Amino acid sequence: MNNLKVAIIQIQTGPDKSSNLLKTAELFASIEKSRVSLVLLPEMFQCPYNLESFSIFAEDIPTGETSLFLSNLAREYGTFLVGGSIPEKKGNRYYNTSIVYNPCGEIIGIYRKTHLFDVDFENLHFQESAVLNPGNTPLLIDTPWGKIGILICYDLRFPELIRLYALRGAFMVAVPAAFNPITGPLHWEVLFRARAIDNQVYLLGASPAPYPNAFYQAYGHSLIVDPMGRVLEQLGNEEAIIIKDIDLSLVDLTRQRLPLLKHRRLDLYAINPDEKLGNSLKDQKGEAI
Ligand SMILES: NC(=O)CC(=O)C(=O)O
Repeated sequence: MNNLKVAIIQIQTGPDKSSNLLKTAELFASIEKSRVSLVLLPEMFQCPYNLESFSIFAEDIPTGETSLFLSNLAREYGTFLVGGSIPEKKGNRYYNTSIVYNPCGEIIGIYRKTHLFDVDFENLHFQESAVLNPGNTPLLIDTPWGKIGILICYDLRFPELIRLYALRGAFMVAVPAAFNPITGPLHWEVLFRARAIDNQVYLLGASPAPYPNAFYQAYGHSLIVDPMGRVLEQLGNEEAIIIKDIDLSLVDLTRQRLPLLKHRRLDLYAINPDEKLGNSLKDQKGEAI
């Protein structure tokens, strides 16, 4: 069980949910049944990434159309499926939620984006928290190959959560995401590579392909990064699928050769709850550092 074949689907998410689901199924069809063990879809793969659409496209999990659609795909293709993310309606709250299925089509985990994307750039003002609520629960799923952690997009910028996954035994982290033309070119690949290097895990990122004239242009560039930080494959802006065999022995080998996780100085990093933290460049005695 040293190799794992994974697939990452990059679709152009448009304004029509049924076409988005149809396109997902069409791209899935290029996967040979029972030959891929894990498939990853992008963030908001059935819904345009804008605040107005979230409540309109939102569904119940597990009874909604998209949950059932994903369950059928996982069963038909005999694969674990990290179902990107969808807007979820739960009571009167909305979440950005990833549903994970086993090859029998059963839900084995639900992850709700924990860090909401609230940013204020000159050409991009986005406030997920105006509509969505944050999740509060990390998710590691068990597979025959080991544990896989799930994050959604902006979560990748918070190294603590992925470190938690690595310390709890993850060999891989799967990230449905949708960066944009402002943050994508500068941060996308760097963040995926940095998190893979720091935690010595495989990182998979799935983004939508950009959709012409959409309010939010996704960056595309879905990718796979290995535990040494090598980009094994990366798409451009096109609708496409990556199918790749990955070598799982590289996780242990990297950790043996470069035992970062063992070299941590926990005696130095603990933060006393009374300690004053902040942006000041002064130490505790008021001296500049
Ligand atoms: N869309 C996101 O959640 C995050 C993003 O685009 C970024 O961090 O940049």
